[in-house]
Amino acid sequence: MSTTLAVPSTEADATKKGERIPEPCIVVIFGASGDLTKRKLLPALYHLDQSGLLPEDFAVVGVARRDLSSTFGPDMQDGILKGGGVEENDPKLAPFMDRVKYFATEFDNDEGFEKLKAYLADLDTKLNTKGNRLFYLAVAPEFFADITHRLGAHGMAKPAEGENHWVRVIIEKPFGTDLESARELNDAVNAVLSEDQIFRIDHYLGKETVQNILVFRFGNGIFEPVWNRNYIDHVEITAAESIGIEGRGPFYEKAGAVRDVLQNHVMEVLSFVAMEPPDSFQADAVRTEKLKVWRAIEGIPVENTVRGQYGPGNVDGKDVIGYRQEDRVSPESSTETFAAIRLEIENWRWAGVPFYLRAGKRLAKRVTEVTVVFKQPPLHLFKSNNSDDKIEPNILTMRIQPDEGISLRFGAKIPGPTTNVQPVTMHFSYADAFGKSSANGYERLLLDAMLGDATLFAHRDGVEATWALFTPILEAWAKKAVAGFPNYAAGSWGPECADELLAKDGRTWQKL
Ligand SMILES: NC(=O)C1=CN([C@@H]2O[C@H](COP(=O)(O)OP(=O)(O)OC[C@H]3O[C@@H](n4cnc5c(N)ncnc54)[C@H](OP(=O)(O)O)[C@@H]3O)[C@@H](O)[C@H]2O)C=CC1
Ligand SMILES: O=C1O[C@H](COP(=O)(O)O)[C@@H](O)[C@H](O)[C@H]1O
Repeated sequence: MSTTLAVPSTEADATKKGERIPEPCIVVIFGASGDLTKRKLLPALYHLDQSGLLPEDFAVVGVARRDLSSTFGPDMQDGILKGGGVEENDPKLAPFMDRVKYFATEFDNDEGFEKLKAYLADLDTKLNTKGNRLFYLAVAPEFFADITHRLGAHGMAKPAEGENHWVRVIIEKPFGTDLESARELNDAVNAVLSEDQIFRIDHYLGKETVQNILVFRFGNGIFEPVWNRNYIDHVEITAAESIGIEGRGPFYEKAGAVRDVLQNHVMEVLSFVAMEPPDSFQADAVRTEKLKVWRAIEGIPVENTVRGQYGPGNVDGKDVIGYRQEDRVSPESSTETFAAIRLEIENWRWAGVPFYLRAGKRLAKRVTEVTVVFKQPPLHLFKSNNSDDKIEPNILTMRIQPDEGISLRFGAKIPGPTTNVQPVTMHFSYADAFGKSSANGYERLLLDAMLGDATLFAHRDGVEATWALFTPILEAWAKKAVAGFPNYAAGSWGPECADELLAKDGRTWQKL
């Protein structure tokens, strides 16, 4: 199996010129023995190495509490082989693994942090990594503030006086559980780090297809002129998963679909679909335009929200249990595993255009997609071949995953003596055009963080703006007990109330 990291040609060209190779550094991953590190982070770092995008003087230091000094390397190599689409005899694997180290400490152990500091300094001397650090907090959210505080307390958060190395910290999601906790967390990390040191990660922004939304809109002359209320009837964004909660009961019970996916991944996608062209593709410019989108949403009335929870059902031909039967989930749980909302962006471009967003687990299939439904022409000159004689609108579909690509649906004349119209689809497939990629989205984000480029990371203001929208919904839901959970069968397209949300506007979700 071959492995290619989809590096855009401009990036590849820049790389040839040496412009995108980070400075020597150590990536320190807190939560080294965890699922994220094994399945995503180590494979992503390895893909970067394979693509020649890591500096020569480089190391990864994994930190967790157990003593894994003898098993960590083989275990992580196994993760790279399984999760990274890498062949066992890949000649680059062994030299990469030589640079992956393990350091054991409890996260609340000050002595452990002091020893970690000395260990990293020693590596700097041996590997010439120059004191540059990228700390990655791949840990449960309750540790974010604490670890940051200890980095500060042990002199690891800032270069010492007169030193000119850099220190950056990637913080995983969820960034808070509501507006107040997000503010508290922002205050806590900003007390130690300046905003330009903080990289709040949302791995959806690492996906090629999400980044391509901006290229599609702003890099092509033909789409932007119709990208507004004059031509677009409505927009749908779906993040559907066929998997359940994958053994993460305690986490998911407290999270639910809004906190887990809608407030972050889906809102990031929305901002790319709806934002104005930024002045440049630089962090400040892009983040400013995203923020304007979220702030132009003047609240989401709770009547425009629905929630669901899956019961037992059948997914991909297999019978599966309901959410309440999952391990470490309350048999009376009221946590939503599905949520859908209708919102409007009250600005010049989008006034009056509804955006329907939905996310859920155990749905009929895994698909993340943006569907842009265009307005109909003013007059129907031709007949449809549909049984209801309705001409279908033009529909642009941006498929984020799987089968990444873009489709445009339009009417075509059916060959023959009549002038009847049938919808047809023009399709662009990423895999056909660029080949299959085993990149998982973290490559680009890790590389950008090593380069100090925060364009694809969340700013404090952005996180708080999205929480400001969802906190009232979560509070209203918490006050009102749900009747009728579970309200959709695993393997279906979600609860009926989600269809009713669109039916109120005379619309239906597009079939995916
Ligand atoms: N997994 C995923 O696909 C995704 C995860 N995330 C986020 O990433 C973060 C990590 O998730 P995930 O990898 O799944 O979590 P895991 O539960 O799999 O891993 C947690 C890690 O933290 C370590 N740890 C826990 N408590 C301590 C402690 N007191 N002292 C030292 N080490 C400790 C564990 O070490 P030990 O083994 O020694 O106990 C382990 O390495 C979370 O914030 C999650 O929300 C975000 C997107 C996707
Ligand atoms: O952050 C999360 O994302 C995954 C979905 O990510 P994807 O890249 O597979 O689409 C989701 O399954 C998980 O619950 C959530 O925590």
